[in-house]
Amino acid sequence: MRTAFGVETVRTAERELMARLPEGALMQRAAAGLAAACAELLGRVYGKRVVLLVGGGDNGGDALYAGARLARRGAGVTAVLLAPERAHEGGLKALRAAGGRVSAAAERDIAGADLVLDGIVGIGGKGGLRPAAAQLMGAVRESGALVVAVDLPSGVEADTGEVLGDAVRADATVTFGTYKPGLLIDPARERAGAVRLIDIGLGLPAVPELEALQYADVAALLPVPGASSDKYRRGVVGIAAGSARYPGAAVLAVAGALRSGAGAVRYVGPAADAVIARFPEALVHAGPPSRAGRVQAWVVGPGLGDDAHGREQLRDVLAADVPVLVDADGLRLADPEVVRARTAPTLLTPHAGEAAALLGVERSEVEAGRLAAVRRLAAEYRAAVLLKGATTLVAGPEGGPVRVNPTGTSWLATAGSGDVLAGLAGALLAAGLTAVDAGSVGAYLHGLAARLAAQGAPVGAQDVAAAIPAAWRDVRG
Ligand SMILES: NC(=O)C1=CN([C@@H]2O[C@H](COP(=O)(O)OP(=O)(O)OC[C@H]3O[C@@H](n4cnc5c(N)ncnc54)[C@H](O)[C@@H]3O)[C@@H](O)[C@H]2O)[C@@H](O)CC1
Ligand SMILES: Nc1ncnc2c1ncn2[C@@H]1O[C@H](COP(=O)(O)OP(=O)(O)O)[C@@H](O)[C@H]1O
Ligand SMILES: [K+]
Repeated sequence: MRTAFGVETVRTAERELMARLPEGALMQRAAAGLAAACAELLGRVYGKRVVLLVGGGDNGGDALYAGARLARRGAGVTAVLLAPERAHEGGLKALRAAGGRVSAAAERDIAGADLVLDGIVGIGGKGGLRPAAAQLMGAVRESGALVVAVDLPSGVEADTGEVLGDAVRADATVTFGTYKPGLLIDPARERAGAVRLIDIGLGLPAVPELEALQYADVAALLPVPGASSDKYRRGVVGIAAGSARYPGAAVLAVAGALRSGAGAVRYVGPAADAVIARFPEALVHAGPPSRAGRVQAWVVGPGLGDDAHGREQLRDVLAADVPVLVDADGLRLADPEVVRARTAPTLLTPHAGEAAALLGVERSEVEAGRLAAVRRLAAEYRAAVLLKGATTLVAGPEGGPVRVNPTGTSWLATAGSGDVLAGLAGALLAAGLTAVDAGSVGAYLHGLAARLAAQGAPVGAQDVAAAIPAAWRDVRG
């Protein structure tokens, strides 16, 4: 599991560790890791030109000490001081002693740089880059130099992943002690490039603020049938989706569910003919969901429409005493009181627009502050919530760490891919995973399936569903 901790937690851990170490030792650990990462990116250090963008805090100190190490290995290192009166004294002395110098013509030095180290601001940052720093970053972009961010790309919010103004766009970020939430959540994540974590020996709490499943975590959670399994033990998933207007949503949700380990898929709704034509293995039923036969989890909402029939289907499913995944039209139509009153697990799967409607805020507010939005939704609806988008997040109703999905790809932003995810996560719920596990494992497989199907080219939602078994095999090794 990859974990992330917020600024306050990091500062506390740093204080405790610093109290036990000689002065400056922690910064030396950080700088050593940073310099090694830069050396690796540069290939050969000798003769390379490195520019340090140095702010007024310890983030700049890290850059200066790392710059000193690179200078000792033969790089030409120049420091651009954004707050000369506050630049880290020890770091500056070390840089000069190693043969580095302070820049007198920042833009000229930047234009000739092979690598720029962004030590403008780290976890002490608030708000976007100040105008002088933003202007320098314009010159950096034009130079084509490799950009390595120290701890975080300057200008992003470490705790939330928000980008409130100008921010550095790095090729790589070298972060210390732990990932910070902003390194895992868009829009900030996208600014970080490839992230490398340097262990500096911080003692961190057992429960992180954010966690991202890795291959092994997902493999351990995937439901694999045993010798004594039958279709009921594997889980029957019911799908109440589709309408005369949107029969395709039903087909796609069923497609997702069938490839995701369910013992059987029951479909209820007006698109039965389309479902059967495509998937003869699906069990279709014409009556209300409550009469469809045994079901261990329901998916309701994709393409449901908002007529009386759709509303009735939703009411019926929400009354079932089994786990329920509510997506798309289901989210629009659901009575919040009914969702809150459910005792079996509920998983809501909104995209930013649907989340905004559920919260009564603007879509842009959700997109800018995804972490706060998903936490608030889970608390207000007393349900697990999977917030879709560039970074998919999953929060549980009881608080605790929010799961962040590491496998997304922007090729997933295609009509119907959400329906596939609903079926996929629904099948995992039917197999007995908790709502948070079903949501986060579902998002993981969905993103991986999309990457495998896309291979860098456009894909349709059906292709994503068809690639779920390949993603499954990939995870199981
Ligand atoms: N505390 C420690 O023991 C360690 C800290 N480390 C480094 O120290 C950093 C934190 O250092 P600081 O607490 O000094 O804080 P920063 O260096 O992140 O920020 C310094 C100051 O910059 C100003 N500032 C805030 N937002 C700004 C913005 N948008 N643009 C320009 N200036 C802005 C503020 O006055 C702030 O206090 C970490 O990110 C990490 O790089 C590492 O050396 C590891 C050890
Ligand atoms: N920029 C993006 N990067 C990665 N994944 C994305 C991006 N935009 C959307 N997605 C993913 O694509 C899927 C789209 O789902 P949704 O919005 O419900 O679409 P639809 O209703 O058309 O199926 C979700 O899994 C979402 O996380
Ligand atoms: K930085």
